[in-house]
Amino acid sequence: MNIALLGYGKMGQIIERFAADRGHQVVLKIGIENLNDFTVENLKQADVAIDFSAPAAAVSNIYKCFEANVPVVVGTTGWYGELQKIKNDCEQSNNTLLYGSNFSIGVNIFFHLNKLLAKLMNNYPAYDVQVEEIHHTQKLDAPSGTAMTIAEGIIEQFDSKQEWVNQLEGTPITDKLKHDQLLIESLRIENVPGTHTVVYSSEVDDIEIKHTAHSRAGFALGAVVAAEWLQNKRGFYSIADIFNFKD
Ligand SMILES: NC(=O)C1=CN([C@@H]2O[C@H](COP(=O)(O)OP(=O)(O)OC[C@H]3O[C@@H](n4cnc5c(N)ncnc54)[C@H](OP(=O)(O)O)[C@@H]3O)[C@@H](O)[C@H]2O)C=CC1
Ligand SMILES: O=C(O)C1=N[C@H](C(=O)O)C[C@H](O)C1
Repeated sequence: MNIALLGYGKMGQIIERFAADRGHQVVLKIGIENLNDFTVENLKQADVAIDFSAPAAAVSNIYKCFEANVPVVVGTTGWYGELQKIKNDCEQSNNTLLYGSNFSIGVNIFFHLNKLLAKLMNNYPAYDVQVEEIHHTQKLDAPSGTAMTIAEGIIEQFDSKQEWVNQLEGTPITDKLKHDQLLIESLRIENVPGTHTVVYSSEVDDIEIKHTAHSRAGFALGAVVAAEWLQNKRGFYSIADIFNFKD
């Protein structure tokens, strides 16, 4: 497969190595320093584009891929407010996109486990629930996309939570947390690739599930596997479409 890498930072560089290991060629690498090369003509050399750029860049990168008619795997987070519009535009223009807040297999298992646990805990009103995410200090968005997916999974299954609210360490929540609000606490600590914890607390005990990424390798391999999966498909997908977990 010929791959265009949109964003050549921490993730882009690791994805390049996994792509080569799996026999693919990177035919275009776009970073902030060579944005002039990011043309529809150059993009058309690729079978698939993989975007790990920045929250502010993802949406325009996606539309450039649509213009070039090149399927795009989007790992970038922090743009999900535009998701529904992009889905509509993707389908109407017969384009192809797969997005995921987290491409590692471990986190995708965790997403499934999180929903199963939330469904079970829904029967036990003595417990309240909270989400915590920890990432490196260069992270531009909060909460993490992964924490948002986890929170949405809980809200789907756990009747007493209706919406999530985020607290980035050091910034106070303006209003007092209501019982139907799910807190996502974000912490930023040097060099942490990504740690997510869900805690159910009662007076007498806590139940925790936790995913700890040891490096970015799981995210990068997952993105290349997603690009392979997307080849020869049309339409709008999420990473959940690749996995078929049974209860
Ligand atoms: N879904 C998943 O599994 C994962 C998602 N992510 C997400 O991926 C994104 C990138 O993460 P990471 O690689 O760690 O971040 P980095 O900041 O290390 O890399 C992003 C790169 O994209 C460049 N960039 C900025 N604007 C553009 C643009 N318009 N076109 C192309 N490149 C651009 C940046 O340049 P400059 O620094 O000069 O601005 C930077 O080099 C983040 O949103 C992160 O949350 C990360 C890991 C896993
Ligand atoms: O910015 C990161 O580094 C990561 N971003 C993703 C997110 O926002 O969830 C995935 C992973 O946790 C690393």
